[in-house]
Amino acid sequence: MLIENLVVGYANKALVRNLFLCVPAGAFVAVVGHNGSGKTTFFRSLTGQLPYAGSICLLGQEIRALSRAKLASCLGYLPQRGSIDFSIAVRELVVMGRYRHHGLLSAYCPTDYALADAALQQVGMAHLSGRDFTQLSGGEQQLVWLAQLSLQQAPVYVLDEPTQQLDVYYRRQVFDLIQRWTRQGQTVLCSTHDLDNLPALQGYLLNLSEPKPALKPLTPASVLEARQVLEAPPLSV
Ligand SMILES: Nc1ncnc2c1ncn2[C@@H]1O[C@H](COP(=O)(O)OP(=O)(O)OP(=O)(O)O)[C@@H](O)[C@H]1O
Repeated sequence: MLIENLVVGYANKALVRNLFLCVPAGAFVAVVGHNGSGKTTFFRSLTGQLPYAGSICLLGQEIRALSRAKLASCLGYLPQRGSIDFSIAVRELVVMGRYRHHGLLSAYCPTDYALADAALQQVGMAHLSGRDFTQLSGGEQQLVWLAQLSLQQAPVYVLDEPTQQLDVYYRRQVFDLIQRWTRQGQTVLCSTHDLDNLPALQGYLLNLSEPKPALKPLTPASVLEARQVLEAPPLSV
């Protein structure tokens, strides 16, 4: 993914200004920043939900020129708040992650369900397979959404605070899952306030609270530097 001179925000307030990034294929990028620093706004531009100035090239193509269907086939997105208001079994929701491999009109086959079961197993939620999704806890729902996303097998994933409602154990599991995706060559941009898990991970750090955010290799030193910025008040306050 190549981002050049990106400017994005709302009305007359730019939250991301003149951002340049070259994200290698298969990289993990942890996007950090104070509340309100623009992480979700940045992700909304990457996912085609918000107009932007400058350039965002995904797999060699400018994303504003891609159809919604094409963009969705290249990029899997986990929003900060995913909700549904109808009853559906967890396994049925997860198998829907296969629909791009399938076409809308054909029914899911045993192979699709086997993949859904494996994805649920990977996030530790196999025991909830038959439950009504709407009755799960917030953290359980988050893990089920991740299982669904993993079935998309998209080359790029954008995850908006995937660990926000998770306990210590499941946070680690989610970062392990993300590292498995990147080892398979999938690129993952992930916003998070969970600095504790970052030093052990391979990838890059992007701190939107810095005056000129840029990719830095993830190391204990770069995470410590980010922590110091984030423990101070945001520059715009
Ligand atoms: N639709 C909108 N119109 C105007 N301002 C908005 C809109 N959506 C968000 N904002 C503002 O833009 C700023 C950045 O919001 P954003 O959600 O991108 O922050 P964030 O870094 O993801 O924060 P958090 O860590 O709290 O999730 C906030 O001040 C927010 O109030």
